[in-house]
Amino acid sequence: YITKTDLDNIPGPRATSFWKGNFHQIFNPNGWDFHKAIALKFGSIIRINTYLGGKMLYVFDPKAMHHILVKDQHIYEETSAFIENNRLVFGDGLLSTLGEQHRKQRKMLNPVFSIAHMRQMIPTFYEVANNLGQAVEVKVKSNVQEIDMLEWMARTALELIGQSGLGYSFDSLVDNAPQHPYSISVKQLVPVSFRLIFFRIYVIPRIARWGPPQFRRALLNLYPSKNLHQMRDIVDLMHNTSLEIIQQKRKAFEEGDEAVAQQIGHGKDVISILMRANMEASEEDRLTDDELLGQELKEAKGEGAELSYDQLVSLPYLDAVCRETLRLYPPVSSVLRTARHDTILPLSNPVLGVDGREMHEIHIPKDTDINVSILSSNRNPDIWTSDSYDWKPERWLNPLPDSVTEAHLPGIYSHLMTFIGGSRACIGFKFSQLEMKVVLAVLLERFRLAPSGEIVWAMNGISTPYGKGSTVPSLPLKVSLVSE
Ligand code: HEM
Repeated sequence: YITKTDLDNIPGPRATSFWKGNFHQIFNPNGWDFHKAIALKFGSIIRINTYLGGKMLYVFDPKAMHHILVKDQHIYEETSAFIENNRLVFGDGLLSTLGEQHRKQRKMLNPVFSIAHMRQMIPTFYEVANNLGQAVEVKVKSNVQEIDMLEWMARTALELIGQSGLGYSFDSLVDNAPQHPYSISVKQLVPVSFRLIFFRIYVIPRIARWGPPQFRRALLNLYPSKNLHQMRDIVDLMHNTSLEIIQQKRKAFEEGDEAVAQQIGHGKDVISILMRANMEASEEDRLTDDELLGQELKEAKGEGAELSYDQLVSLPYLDAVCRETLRLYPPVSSVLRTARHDTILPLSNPVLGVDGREMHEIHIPKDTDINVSILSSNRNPDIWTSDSYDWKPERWLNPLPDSVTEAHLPGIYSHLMTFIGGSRACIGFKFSQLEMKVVLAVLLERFRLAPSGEIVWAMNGISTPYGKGSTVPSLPLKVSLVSE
């Protein structure tokens, strides 16, 4: 608080609250305009004021992102990870592991998310998407005026990762079928977790090692916060369901190949492959049960036939629509990292300091929180040209401008930061492409989808739609049959 650092010399928006700085503007469900305004005004390195005069760095400079996510990623760990003696004590990362343990997990998991494996999974993808199509058709035929497609998309996404990832069915996707409690909790998770952002960044890492786990659980039970208690129940449900799945799989493995083949996923799902690989792995690469548990894990089409993997992924306009949507509307707007020790951050574009000095690199003090803005990188007009805020799929049908290729963005997908880059990059990025394309191919063949009133997207960590007047996430659409 007393010593001036490079962070103080970086321009940024004025704090609008002594207590909160700009925290409530950056982490705000309606924060879209604020993010756009600061990105256009201050450029790709911005100082953000946080609680009680604290500072956070907002970054979308390509070289800086490369250092944070790839080159020096061991320095910049996930913000809410609480690390002690190089061990993760607490963290909400999807794989929630560090260093060597994370490397082992990725080594085993990467082949499961490979194109070769995606090809094998395509019948499962179609089966689930066709069940969805069937269920929506039943609803349309019963003259329902509007359908909450968020509910159906959330159920479909969970069933897809359930069947092909975990070899487990959560939901038969039949209309009016009772939903698995997990399915319901997944929809609550994003808004609840977002409402706890202050807690996650500032409180939990500080209390993560207070006493034994039973003591912390008692404290949590006593603390009068509905959001915190809801989060506790969601996490418990996820943990117990994961344990149940692993136990079922283990039993099938003990009973032999026939029992495994009979299961959902037919032994080709992520967990089955992982368990088999784990049994065969050398001692040093083997994962413990805890580690296993920590993973989550009309033209082209002939009459009646389903498009093959290769046909589906090579349809140029479908591909351009998916890319452009993932560029302009990245589901995850930013990732948070914290510098675990002092370091130097080099920049692609120099920053003009408050004192008039041009800075080509920034000294980052230990414990600096960094917001890597996926959103502002994907919409950067210096890279994506002056129409960067417009949705134009055709930009992908022509060669990309030199400014895109010359920026050397560290994203693993298409010069976009949507799935970030480096060793923590999204392992499911090909899975999610296939998922989008299969679901679109199946739905668009049968249905016409149109908005039915205003939809507001909340910047909730993961963008979430709310139909007008709804307090719970929803995406009401008018759906009709194409054949009508
Ligand atoms: C459009 C859909 C998706 C988007 C935009 C997305 C985006 C991301 C991002 C930004 C991260 C990095 C988070 C961080 O480091 O703070 C991430 C990590 C991850 N994603 Fe995704 N994801 C998507 C779909 C999926 C799917 C379908 C799966 C699984 C089948 C998946 C599995 C994972 C896993 C396991 C990680 C953690 C990787 C690690 O730490 O090594 N994602 N994702």
